[in-house]
Amino acid sequence: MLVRVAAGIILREGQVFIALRSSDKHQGGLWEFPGGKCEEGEVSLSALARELNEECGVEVLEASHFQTVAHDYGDKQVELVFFTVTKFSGEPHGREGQEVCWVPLGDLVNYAFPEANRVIVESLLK
Ligand SMILES: Nc1nc2c([nH]c(=O)n2[C@@H]2O[C@H](COP(=O)(O)OP(=O)(O)OP(=O)(O)O)[C@@H](O)[C@H]2O)c(=O)[nH]1
Ligand SMILES: [Mg+2]
Repeated sequence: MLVRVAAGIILREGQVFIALRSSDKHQGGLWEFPGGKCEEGEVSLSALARELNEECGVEVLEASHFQTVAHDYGDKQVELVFFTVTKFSGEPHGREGQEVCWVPLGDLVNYAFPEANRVIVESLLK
């Protein structure tokens, strides 16, 4: 099963907004860039805007494609389309009750992310 996912790297003043995946979810207990599955026929940018509104309560005003990562978790194959989000309205928060935080880019190494995120975190640290 291949799942297409859109995720947002929300940036502000050298910090990035991340969220903790609840333990009952796939890759639960790890940190993520907020986002979720694209619906049937939905382009990734629309999925990004919808998911960031649902999960973080923000409206995306400016986003650009960052990197697309394909990863096989064994139980699940994902294609993650990552966007940087550089303008948004509303203050990002855990709208679904998830733990969230703003992290200086250089501190991302201290947070455990799903395997597919490794290349993304490496790119952000450069
Ligand atoms: N949102 C998000 N998902 C990620 C990241 N990295 C990564 O491997 N994933 C994987 O992408 C898949 C889809 O993400 P999701 O669980 O957020 O999807 P969703 O919001 O539609 O969730 P739902 O099933 O509760 O409706 C999951 O298998 C998750 O493990 C990431 O940085 N952000
Ligand atoms: Mg999600």
